[in-house]
Amino acid sequence: MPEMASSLLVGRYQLGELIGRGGMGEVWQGRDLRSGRPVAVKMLTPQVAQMMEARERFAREMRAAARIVHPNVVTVLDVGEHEGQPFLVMELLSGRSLAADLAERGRYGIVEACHLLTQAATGLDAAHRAGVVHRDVKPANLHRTTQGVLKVVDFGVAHLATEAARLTAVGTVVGTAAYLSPEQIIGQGGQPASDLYALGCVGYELLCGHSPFVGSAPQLVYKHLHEPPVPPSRYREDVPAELEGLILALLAKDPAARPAGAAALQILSAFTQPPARTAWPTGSPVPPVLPPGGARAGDTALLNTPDGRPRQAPSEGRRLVVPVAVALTAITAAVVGVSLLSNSQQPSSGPAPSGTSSVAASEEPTPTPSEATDTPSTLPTQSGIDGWLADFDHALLAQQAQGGIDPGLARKVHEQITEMAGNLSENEGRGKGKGNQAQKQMRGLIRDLSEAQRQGKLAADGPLSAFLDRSGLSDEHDDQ
Ligand SMILES: Nc1ncnc2c1ncn2[C@@H]1O[C@H](COP(=O)(O)OP(=O)(O)OP(=O)(O)O)[C@@H](O)[C@H]1O
Repeated sequence: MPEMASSLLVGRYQLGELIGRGGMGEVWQGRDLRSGRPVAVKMLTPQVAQMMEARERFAREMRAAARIVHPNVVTVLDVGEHEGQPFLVMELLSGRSLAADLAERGRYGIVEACHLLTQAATGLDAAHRAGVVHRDVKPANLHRTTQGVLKVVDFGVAHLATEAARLTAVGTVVGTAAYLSPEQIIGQGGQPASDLYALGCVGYELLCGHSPFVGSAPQLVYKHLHEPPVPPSRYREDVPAELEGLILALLAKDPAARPAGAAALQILSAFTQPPARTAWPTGSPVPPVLPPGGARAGDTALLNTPDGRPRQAPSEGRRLVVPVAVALTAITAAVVGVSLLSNSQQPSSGPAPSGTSSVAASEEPTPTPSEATDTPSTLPTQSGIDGWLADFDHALLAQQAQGGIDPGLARKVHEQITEMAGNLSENEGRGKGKGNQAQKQMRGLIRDLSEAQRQGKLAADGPLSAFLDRSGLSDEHDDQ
């Protein structure tokens, strides 16, 4: 590939440093001279570019990818050709791929793995709903920004690779063999279920430090087609039974048996309850217990309504169809709760365990909503804000996965959460006022959400509303 540094593409994109090389091309840092915005530019290799058919497909696929607007999918900004070489312009991501992360640190903690998988599943779900299948889900295509947001990258590129291989070597299996679904191997891939199989492989690897099948390419092909995976708990005892069940379900040989199909409903039904009531790992001795004095932040058995009367959690019937992302969110919440409980010094008669990390992670006791004064006492302390923001974001993603929020609103809220997280980490240790500023920002956001709920842009129930209720924040606004 020619030296691209300092090149100006189509008079608009100024290329800078090379970020990295992959099988299909090179990714460069760049700047959009029209908007001044930093971008990433992927240039296809000349070999791929030479194939006219492949180029047309590339443009088509990229246009499809550009339709997916979701916080967990890299934003495609433009596609074009420069001197006959196709390129793709994307938002420039900070951080690095999970492949780079895994290479350095090995496996992940259970909670962290669940957070990442939830985000990946939510991004893929958004793509699938837009009619786009990734076809090459693998750690190298899952990018974690420095703010902890996972972005699925490289949509559509694998399809192009398949095309290129068909044109060059009939029968060649394209893709990274460790993550290929059985149906892709036999040439019948390209459906959302194939992405879910690959996600199962990634989940396995995040938990165990290696993918479910290892070996040479022909061995891998055989194993994907015929061998059942060894349950992750054989390699790692602390994998919760529900999480293991989900990973194994994703790895079903038959695409129709994976979650999101009819059979998946059975597997996922265990996760359809609000977090604190469900998905407690088998053998967990501690079910959620109401504290003396009734429900408080973190409880989900009873949810507070704006008028102060408790209402029942949403009925199971209404929550029957749950995407993988939501199942993972529930598991995440449960394992966060359990790990916090196991670290907790509090006696069993103390406050109830939280179904999320937000309240429990706070180092100071959290007053009940009824104790709220001018400063909303239900907001997290400064030390707990980042964990609380992560929970907020996950509740938002889960809400979006259920279709219970206007997509434009979801994007705006996610950006604000990300901005707050960024400001917090940037300002870490630089002064006390920053925590107050973040709390003020959060209150504004909560107010906007309450307003959105009134306008029908946010469903009255669902993971986000439950999160706000749990935090006592919906009450706070209504009191004003
Ligand atoms: N939008 C982006 N912003 C910042 N870095 C990116 C972006 N997209 C990709 N990268 C990084 O650029 C490098 C090369 O990416 P590329 O997609 O070409 O290769 P790959 O995914 O490793 O391999 P392959 O294309 O064969 O699957 C990787 O390190 C990837 O994390």
